[in-house]
Amino acid sequence: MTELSGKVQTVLGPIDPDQLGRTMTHEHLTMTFECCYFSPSPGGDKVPENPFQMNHMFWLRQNPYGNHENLLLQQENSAVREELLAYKEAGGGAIVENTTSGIDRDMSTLRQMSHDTGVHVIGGAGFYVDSTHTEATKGMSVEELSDIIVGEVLRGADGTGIRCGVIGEIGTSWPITDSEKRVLRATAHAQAQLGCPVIIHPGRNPAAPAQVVRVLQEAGGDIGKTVMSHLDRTIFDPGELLEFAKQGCYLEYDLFGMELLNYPYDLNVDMPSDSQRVQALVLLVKEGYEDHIVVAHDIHTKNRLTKYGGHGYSHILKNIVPKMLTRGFTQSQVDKVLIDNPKRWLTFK
Ligand SMILES: CCC(=O)NCCS(=O)(=O)O
Repeated sequence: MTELSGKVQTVLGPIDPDQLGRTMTHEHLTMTFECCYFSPSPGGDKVPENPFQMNHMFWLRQNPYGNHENLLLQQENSAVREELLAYKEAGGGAIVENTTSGIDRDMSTLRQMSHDTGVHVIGGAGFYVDSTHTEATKGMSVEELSDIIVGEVLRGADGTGIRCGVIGEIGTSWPITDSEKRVLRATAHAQAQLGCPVIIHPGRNPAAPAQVVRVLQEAGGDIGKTVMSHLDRTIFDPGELLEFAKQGCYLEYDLFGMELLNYPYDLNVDMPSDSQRVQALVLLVKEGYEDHIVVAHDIHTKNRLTKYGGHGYSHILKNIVPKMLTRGFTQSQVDKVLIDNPKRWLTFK
C-alpha cells in the first residue's frame, strides 16, 4: 500500500516487526491531562500545594484527577526516562504512546526518550476528545481532518518531521459529538489509505464501543486492525463483553495498576481491580479471543510513576504476567497478548 507496508513505524523510523518484543499498547510518556481535572467532592479532604508526600499517596490514588499538579505528566521526563530503562530491564521492548492533539503530544521528547533508552516508541496521530478540539478542528471537513492525520503518519506531526505509527488514541465521548464523528470518519479514510493501525478511546458507556465501530465501519475503516481501549471501565457485563468481542477488533485492558473506589467521571462505575481484569482476560481466552487481547497501564498521571510510589510501566511484566500464569494462561497465550497481537496490529498492511 505504501513504503511502510510490512513495517512498524517508530519515532526513530520504520523497523522490522520482529524487533518490537513485549509491547504495551497504550501508554503516555509525556502529556497533560488538565482537560479532565475533576474537582474533589465538596467537604472531602484536600491535598496541599505539594501533594507528593507519603501521607498524601492514598488520597492521590483515590483522587488522581482532583489535583492539578498530578495531571502534568510532561513535567516528569527524566523520571519517565528512568522508568523506561527499568521497563527494558524487566523485559519490555516497545511502547505505543497514544498522546494525540489536545493533550500536549511531544514527538521530539518521545524520540529522545526512545534514543536514550533503546525502548521502541510508536507515536499517535489524530485528535483526543471533543473538549480538547480547537475551534479550527471543529470547523474542518472529514477530508481536511483526514489529510492532517495522513500527513502525521507520512511526513511527521506538529512540524517535527517525526512520524506517527498509529492513529490514536482517537477520543470519543458519551454521547459522541459531531466533531468526534467527523474525526472518526477521517480516521477510517486515513486507515483505508495507509493500511495502518488505529486505537480508539470510547465514551464512558457500555454501548459506546459498538457505536464507534459502526461509525468506523460505515466510513471504510478496518475493524480487524483497530484496538478498542479502556474496556475495563466501559463494559462490565460478561455477556455484553462477549457480544462486543464478536466485532473483531482488538480488546484492550489498559488500566492495569489503577485501583480506586470511586471513578469520578461516573460514580455508577465500579472500577475493577487488577484481579478482576485478569478474570476478564481469562474469560476472553476461554471464549476463543486469545488472538485479540492487548494490555497496558495507560499511565497518564504522575502518581502512577514509581517515583511517586506508583506501579510504573513494568507492573504488567513483573506482577500481572505471573498472576495470568496462575490463572490458567499458558506461556504461549501470554506471549500472544504481549508480543504477537501487538506486532500483528502495529504492522502496516
Ligand atoms: C489520556 C489518557 C486517557 O484518556 N485515559 C483514560 C482515562 S479514563 O477515561 O479511563 O478515565
